[in-house]
Amino acid sequence: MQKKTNFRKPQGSKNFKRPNRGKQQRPNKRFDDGDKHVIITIKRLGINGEGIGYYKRKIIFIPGALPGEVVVAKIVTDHPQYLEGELVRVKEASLQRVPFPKGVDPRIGGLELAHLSYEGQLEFKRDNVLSALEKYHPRGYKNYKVKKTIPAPSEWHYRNKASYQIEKENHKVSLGLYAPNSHELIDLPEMPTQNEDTQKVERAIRDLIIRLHVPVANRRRKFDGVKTVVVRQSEATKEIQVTLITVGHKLENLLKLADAIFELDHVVSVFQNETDWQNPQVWGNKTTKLLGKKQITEEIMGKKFGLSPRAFFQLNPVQTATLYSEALKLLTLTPDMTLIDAYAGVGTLGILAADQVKQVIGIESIPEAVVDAQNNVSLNHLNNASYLQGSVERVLPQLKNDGVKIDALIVDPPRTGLAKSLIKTLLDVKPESFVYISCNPSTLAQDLVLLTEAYDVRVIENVDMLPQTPRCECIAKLTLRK
Ligand SMILES: C[S@@+](CC[C@H](N)C(=O)[O-])C[C@H]1O[C@@H](n2cnc3c(N)ncnc32)[C@H](O)[C@@H]1O
Repeated sequence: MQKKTNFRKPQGSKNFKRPNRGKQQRPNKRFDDGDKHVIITIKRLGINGEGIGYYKRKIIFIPGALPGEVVVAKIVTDHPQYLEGELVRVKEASLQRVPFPKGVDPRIGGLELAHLSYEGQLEFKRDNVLSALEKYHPRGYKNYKVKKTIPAPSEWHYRNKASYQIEKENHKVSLGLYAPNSHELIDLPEMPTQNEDTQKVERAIRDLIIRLHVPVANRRRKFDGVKTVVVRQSEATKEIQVTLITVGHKLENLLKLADAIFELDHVVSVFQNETDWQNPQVWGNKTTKLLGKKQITEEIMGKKFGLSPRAFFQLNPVQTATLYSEALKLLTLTPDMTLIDAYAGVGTLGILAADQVKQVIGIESIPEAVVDAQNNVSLNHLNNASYLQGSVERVLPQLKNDGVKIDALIVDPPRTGLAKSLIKTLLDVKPESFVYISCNPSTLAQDLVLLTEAYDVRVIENVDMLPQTPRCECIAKLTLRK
């Protein structure tokens, strides 16, 4: 039997937040009832796209289950405040359920919503914003116009960058992504959200590593070798940049591997980035060009952007133009204004707005991205934009103290949102025109609680950059209260 699902109203204890794994005080317990199967009615979706229901009055998270469904689940872990379940079978399916892509492990990150119709995904993403506002209730939140999510032009094959781990176990080389919260690497011959060229290059590199006997890193046995293969393509030029992230500097046949990669279709450069086992991040600090061009060039809304390996760039280049044009539409600019592009990456937003203002000052913490941003200013023949390296929290107050008049501001922070100290500075500086781009509705809503001391929020736009995942970009326009 199929059930029509209503995604509009998240119900139940919507303020429940699954505790951060790192903060667990007591060790997790495997569920004592062994393989016991239970029947659960799913009430709603959690922020990460899992179905949420209740078992013996305790909340249970079941990835792959949809609201309104009745499912058979296996309880796999018993935490003090919640249970983790595994979907065994759907007894009564939602009308919004669609077939999961064939031949792909459903545990893989990046396909958390692939069993939900696209329309349902768009609704879910808007609901996430509404729930976050409801939870933190910034001033006047009931009057915010939270717009319908703008769909992506392609639901599949949109990602232009793949960052896959490589592993060798019992002579089998796997290249793909880890299953969530585990050390199990899932080999990914197919990834339905990945664009075909990057997927092909990833697989070809795996085969070359095997053929050329290039060492593969192994944490357990402390072997040096290739650990991660990053492949990024420009949508505009189709150029592909490859980075081999290695543990250890000199690896047998690494240069032969680079030569062979350089022969693959679209590849214009090969880099090596060096890391070590102590580094919890994917990227290490040292990047060396092995072959080819220093950068690939992307083009958005008629402007060119050179990208070096570590620079941030949106993963869905086609939809990026929509995100940026919506953000710039909401930012009211005039030719006499100074615009601050905070969390600037390679300078995209500031460079796109530069023709409309007197000057742009960008702030970005990663030195390579700042060099890219400065090069991008020249690439686009602009003479009114400059980029500063450092944290926004430190540089913005400096600009204020130096007497820079901050008329307009765009912030596009990482998922953690804005630091309290920065919000304090903003409430003091009070830029006239202010737009906040966020990839995390929860931190956006929390930051709005403080920002609405001086600003009103009328509109929040949602742009779907990553179909099949629970993630969404929101753009909030802040209007200074007179
Ligand atoms: C979400 S990205 C946005 C980049 C850019 N606006 C775009 O659309 O391509 C966030 C950027 O902020 C940078 N960043 C993170 N924390 C920062 C901080 N505290 N100060 C300055 N930049 C920071 C990151 O390196 C990254 O380039």
